[in-house]
Amino acid sequence: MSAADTVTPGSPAYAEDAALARELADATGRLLLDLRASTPTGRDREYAGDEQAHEYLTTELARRRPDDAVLSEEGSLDPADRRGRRLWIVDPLDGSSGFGRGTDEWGVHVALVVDGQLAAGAVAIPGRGALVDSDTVAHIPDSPVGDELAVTVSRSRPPHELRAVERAFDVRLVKRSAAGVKTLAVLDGEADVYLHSGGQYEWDNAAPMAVAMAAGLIATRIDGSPVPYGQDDPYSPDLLIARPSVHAAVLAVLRGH
Ligand SMILES: Nc1ncnc2c1ncn2[C@@H]1O[C@H](COP(=O)(O)O)[C@@H](OP(=O)(O)O)[C@H]1O
Ligand SMILES: [Mg+2]
Repeated sequence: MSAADTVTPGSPAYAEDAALARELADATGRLLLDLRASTPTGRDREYAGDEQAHEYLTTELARRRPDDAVLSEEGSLDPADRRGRRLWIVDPLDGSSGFGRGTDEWGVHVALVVDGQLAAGAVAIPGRGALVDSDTVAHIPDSPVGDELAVTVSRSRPPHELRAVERAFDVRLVKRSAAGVKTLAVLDGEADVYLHSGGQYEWDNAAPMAVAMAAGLIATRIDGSPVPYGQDDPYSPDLLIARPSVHAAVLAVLRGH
């Protein structure tokens, strides 16, 4: 068996990396909470959050994992440096506009990709005191949340496929900002499904996907294919994270759409 066969979120082989992802997501979250407490609401706070969180995370990863490559929303990485290496994919501040406005719907994402596969990840939602990682996240019970299908979508950019899903199911909408916040809504039993389309980048979904997969959720693109990571172009337009019992039924609706 090649090393690539064993790369999967929650694998004991990546437990130390998951612990580092958790530690760094937590520390970055604390830094952002301090910044939020010491600055007025507005775009300047948002930009300072992006910049300071990026600086902290990339400096710490360079120090703690000097042989690994790092792709950050706020940085740049030559595509040649993404291939054949351990690659950390980080979103230092996901949901940055909410952070600027003073909401709690923002998070910190730290993920590790090995040979194009998610190996570990952690998501912090500091304003809510939430912190999960792929090694210690609890396995979710595979039972629907309720009689309706609870679907969490972007507050500002809901997916156009939602209409088809609403025609096929009795849907209860859970509108949230930030990819990690929506993923935690599924993990916490507030939603059955997180559906997104229309655009995202690898940093927006790598860590949420890693945690979701480790918890036993099914996490794919909206055509059912795996979400690729470490691509030359980090554009990653859509995803479907769902409880195992409903993933196939939602996928069938999306495919027929
Ligand atoms: N259509 C789109 N195109 C590009 N990025 C998108 C997008 N829809 C959502 N995103 C990004 O995905 C993250 C979560 O979005 P949302 O809150 O709408 O679910 C945000 O990241 P950032 O806050 O890091 O920019 C947002 O910019
Ligand atoms: Mg983001």
